[in-house]
Amino acid sequence: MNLPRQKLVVEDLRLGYWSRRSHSFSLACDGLSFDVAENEFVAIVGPSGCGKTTFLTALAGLTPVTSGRLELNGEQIEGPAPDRSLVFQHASLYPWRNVVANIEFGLKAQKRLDRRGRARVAELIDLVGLTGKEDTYPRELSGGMSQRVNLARALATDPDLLLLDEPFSALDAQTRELMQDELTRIWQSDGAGTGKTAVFITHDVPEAVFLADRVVVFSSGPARLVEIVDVRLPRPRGSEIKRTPQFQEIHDHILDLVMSQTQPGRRAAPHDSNAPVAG
Ligand SMILES: Nc1ncnc2c1ncn2[C@@H]1O[C@H](COP(=O)(O)OP(=O)(O)OP(=O)(O)O)[C@@H](O)[C@H]1O
Repeated sequence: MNLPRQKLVVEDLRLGYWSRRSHSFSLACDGLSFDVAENEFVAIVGPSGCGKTTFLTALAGLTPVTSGRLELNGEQIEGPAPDRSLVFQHASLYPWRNVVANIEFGLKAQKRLDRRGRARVAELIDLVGLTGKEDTYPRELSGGMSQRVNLARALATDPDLLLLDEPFSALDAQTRELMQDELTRIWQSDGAGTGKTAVFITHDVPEAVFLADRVVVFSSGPARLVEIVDVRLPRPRGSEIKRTPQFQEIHDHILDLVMSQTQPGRRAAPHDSNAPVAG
């Protein structure tokens, strides 16, 4: 896909923590460089503890940049802002607000809950399949439904960048598959047919390949760039694509790259990400 790059610019980015206990500074990300195009869906995979969440929290403006560039729309990210929405593993819904009130929350905080805002909320409720559940409270929702509310809440403010940190990892396998289908459908249909720019962290390689335009593979910590794999699979995608040889080939290559980080002797088989894939 030939998308214009540089919605998000990551250049020689270093992120680190100062440990009070050991009186030392350690890096979680070390010299990351890549960019993300407008409307692109990028997944990030890498060994456990390598620095993925730290990277995402820096994008959210919650972790300060140690050095390097981290720019959204040409401006250095320096703190949290309404142009970015975060979705975590656990749907942190307000228990005393019903589904509608939870989804409306961000719009209300931004004083944008006017007629247009309410129409947007209604549209999202429909899009995430929660019609009829508007008055339901979080305690009455299943894990999958809660994550749908969470997703709708993140989309309601129409963020420029959607940041997702393993949003489906707490769900059972079946619900997880369903939610992957839902997310790709929502992402493909929201915003007049164009997806939002999204950065999605996952441990699950099939999930990354299914959802993403490109998969960024991080090394074991501190995270460095191992490879960026182009997922040249046609859209719209349905779950049946997971059974194609093209999907399997990309999946195996990425899995090899991740495993080569945890088992240093293991080498990843070469993969030509520019090779055409049948649509
Ligand atoms: N607040 C903090 N203070 C000090 N060190 C931290 C802090 N948060 C994270 N770290 C360290 O930074 C490194 C990267 O952590 P991070 O959570 O970003 O990794 P991850 O790839 O998201 O992990 P996982 O895959 O297990 O979710 C780890 O060594 C972690 O211990």
